Amino acid sequence: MDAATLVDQLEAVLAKPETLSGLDNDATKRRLSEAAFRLNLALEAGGDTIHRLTNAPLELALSRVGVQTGLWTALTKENALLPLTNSQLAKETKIDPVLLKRLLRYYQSKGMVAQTGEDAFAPSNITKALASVGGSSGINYFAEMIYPALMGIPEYLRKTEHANPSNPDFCPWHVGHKTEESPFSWLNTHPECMGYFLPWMAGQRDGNPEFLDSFDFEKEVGAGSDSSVPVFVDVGGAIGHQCILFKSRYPQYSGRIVLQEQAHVIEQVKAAPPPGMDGIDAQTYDFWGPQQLKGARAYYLRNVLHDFPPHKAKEILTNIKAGMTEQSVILIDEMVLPEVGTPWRAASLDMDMLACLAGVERSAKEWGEIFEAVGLELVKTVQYTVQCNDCIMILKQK
Ligand SMILES: C[S@@+](CC[C@H](N)C(=O)[O-])C[C@H]1O[C@@H](n2cnc3c(N)ncnc32)[C@H](O)[C@@H]1O
Repeated sequence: MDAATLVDQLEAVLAKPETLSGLDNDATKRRLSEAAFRLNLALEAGGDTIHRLTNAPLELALSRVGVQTGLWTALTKENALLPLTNSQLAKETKIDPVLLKRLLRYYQSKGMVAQTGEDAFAPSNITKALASVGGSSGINYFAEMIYPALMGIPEYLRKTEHANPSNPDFCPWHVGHKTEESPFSWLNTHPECMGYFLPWMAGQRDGNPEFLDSFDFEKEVGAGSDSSVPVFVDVGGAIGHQCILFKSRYPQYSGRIVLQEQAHVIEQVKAAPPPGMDGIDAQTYDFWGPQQLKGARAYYLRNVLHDFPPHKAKEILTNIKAGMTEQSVILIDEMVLPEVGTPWRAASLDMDMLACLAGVERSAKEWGEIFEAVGLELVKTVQYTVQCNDCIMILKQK
């Protein structure tokens, strides 16, 4: 194919994305996005590469400026008369118009806003993501908590002679933050970060399918359950968003729906229950001890085990197993990485886990080794996103 023809076609799509059919197919849309991303990298001029890499921190820093000034919300306000001018945005955000002109120049170059004329700005898909509660919390959370840990990776690896991190008490987090505290206890003493972390946990998958879109709970787990045992127990479930989702999809179950979390999180949930929490039990459970709630139909863990190296993940599963009966399953909601061609988002999360917690995202083989070691049998894996290969793994006692 001729490159000039391809670029004409791509520019026509960029000018009018709505003319491209088939984008309602999530897998096609994802493939196209990934192919365009990889094509961009494959065609990058040598001189551009280092500038792209060295300026990478700017995206996070300047995203945060847009969060703290309310620029993203100003651009996405309902009833805003689009496009907006520099002076309209400056008035709303109180940013010096001279500075704002420079910021907007950067933002349009990264697709963070759409520039439709010399002094005309509108929201893009990226502006909308930045304006969301989950998005803005994620930006603040990464800037405060994760970024110093990522920048600690080289020094940490030098110190440990490039061994794979496996000690949660000493990982790049400790080097980057110059602390001996672990991230979870550090969060307790940094309430402003806890205020970013919890909404980010709830919103980090915005726009992606939910596990219950593809996983038939009634058929796989719930059939015949009654009020004598809990039906769904979310272990380490943050502020209960998955319990709320479960209850809204399966209001017919009489068995209890239970959120289990650390004491300070449960206190927070009880003090300010999120909408939809009524009828859901919130109870303290520390997963470093045996599960006290016996015989639940499903013990659900989303993004808990990826926080830990294998020996710790095994300890958690062994503790939960202590509560299981013949009827119980453990549902693990995590990414299952392909052995070839892992997408950028999943691979980046693996590095975030490495840096902060000596945690790890795992392939099917790596999950299998953990299950085998603790006497759990993998009954079935149901994939529910193409973005990150998010899956539900159903486990029974051997
Ligand atoms: C990565 S977050 C995942 C939250 C939630 N499952 C989700 O997917 O949105 C891990 C959760 O584990 C909880 N956690 C950490 N240590 C715990 C412990 N010892 N016992 C119970 N929960 C714990 C944290 O408070 C946090 O909410």
